Amino acid sequence: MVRAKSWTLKKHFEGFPKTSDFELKEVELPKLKDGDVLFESVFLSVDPYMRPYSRKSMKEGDIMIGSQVARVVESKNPTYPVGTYVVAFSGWRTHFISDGKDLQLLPAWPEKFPRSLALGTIGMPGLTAYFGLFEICKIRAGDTVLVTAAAGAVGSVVGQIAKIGGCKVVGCAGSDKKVAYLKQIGFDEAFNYKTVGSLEEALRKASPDGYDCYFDNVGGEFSSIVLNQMKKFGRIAVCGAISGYNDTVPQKGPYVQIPMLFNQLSMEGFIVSRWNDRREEALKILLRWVVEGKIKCEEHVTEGFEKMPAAFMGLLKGENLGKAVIKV
Ligand SMILES: NC(=O)C1=CN([C@@H]2O[C@H](COP(=O)(O)OP(=O)(O)OC[C@H]3O[C@@H](n4cnc5c(N)ncnc54)[C@H](OP(=O)(O)O)[C@@H]3O)[C@@H](O)[C@H]2O)C=CC1
Ligand SMILES: CCCCCC(=O)/C=C/[C@H]1[C@H](O)CC(=O)[C@@H]1CCCCCCC(=O)O
Repeated sequence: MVRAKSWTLKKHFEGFPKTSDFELKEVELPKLKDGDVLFESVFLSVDPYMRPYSRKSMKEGDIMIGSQVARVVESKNPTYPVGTYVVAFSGWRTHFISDGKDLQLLPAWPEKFPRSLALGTIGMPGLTAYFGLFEICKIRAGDTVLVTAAAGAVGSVVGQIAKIGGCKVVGCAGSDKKVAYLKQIGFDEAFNYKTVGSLEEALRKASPDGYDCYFDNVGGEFSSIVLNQMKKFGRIAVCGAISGYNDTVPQKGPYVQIPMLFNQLSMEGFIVSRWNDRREEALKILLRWVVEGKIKCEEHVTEGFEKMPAAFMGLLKGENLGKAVIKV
């Protein structure tokens, strides 16, 4: 018999999540029926969407939503022999039984790369960067691209793909260590948005002519400032709005219409699943770029399933450099 641990949402988050909002539970899993597969989670993901999504789609007592790289440990399903690795969307759990539906097999995996990258650069965040840049920003060689939360899972891939596409890349991040990392992986300009005296001036200095594309991961006041530095016909990909995820009262901004009109801007929100039909094709390209060394991957690994709430809260505080993952 296998005992499975899970983290549940004990209490809906009010403002910034607290340790007491989570509860660790343990259950004994039943025997497998024909067609069933028993998985153990090897790496789990913590992602910003879990914060707003919990309110929208979860009730107290539910297992926290999320994805993992999991390995088959027992199988009554010939499609998933023991030892097979998949990406599953089974929540914060150490073990789970699946009927084999809604699982994504990992592609042939080069030995030298950790399979945790299937939750990051060669997974959902990498796909978000890829489709956001090509389909929403519609980047062209010579464009100047700005990205926020630039040292994170999505942002770090955005910058590197934009460089592959022949763009000039400017990144903003919340610590000097992150800024140094951005320069190391090829960003042309990077600054610490928490310590610059004036965001307007820092943005102007990084690109005096303004920005063709803005890959917006944070929203809020920062994005209102960027709006006034977009070039004519600039494109804004609204990917995330993490600066507001913990707000109890929604932020009020300067409104977007006047700068959008003056510069004839396009602004479009997107959820990466819009391109699920092109997932395999894009993952192959991302994997190839990683293998060729064109995209460098950084991970912020927390060891121990027990530490998942701390890892999640750390992500929302900006403690991660690269993709935040948990190694069970
Ligand atoms: N549309 C879609 O389909 C998807 C959207 N997203 C969105 O992309 C964004 C980045 O996600 P992901 O790459 O996974 O996460 P990251 O790895 O970038 O981690 C989150 C980062 O956000 C930054 N941050 C936290 N609070 C604030 C704040 N108040 N203001 C500015 N920055 C802040 C921190 O970096 P720092 O130290 O630099 O502040 C932190 O490290 C999120 O908004 C997320 O919701 C992600 C996946 C899919
Ligand atoms: C609800 C706020 C979403 C913020 C943007 C974000 O981080 C999106 C992440 C998606 C990621 O690809 C995996 C997911 O499941 C996230 C989507 C969750 C929101 C979907 C809401 C749309 C709907 O209700 O149909």
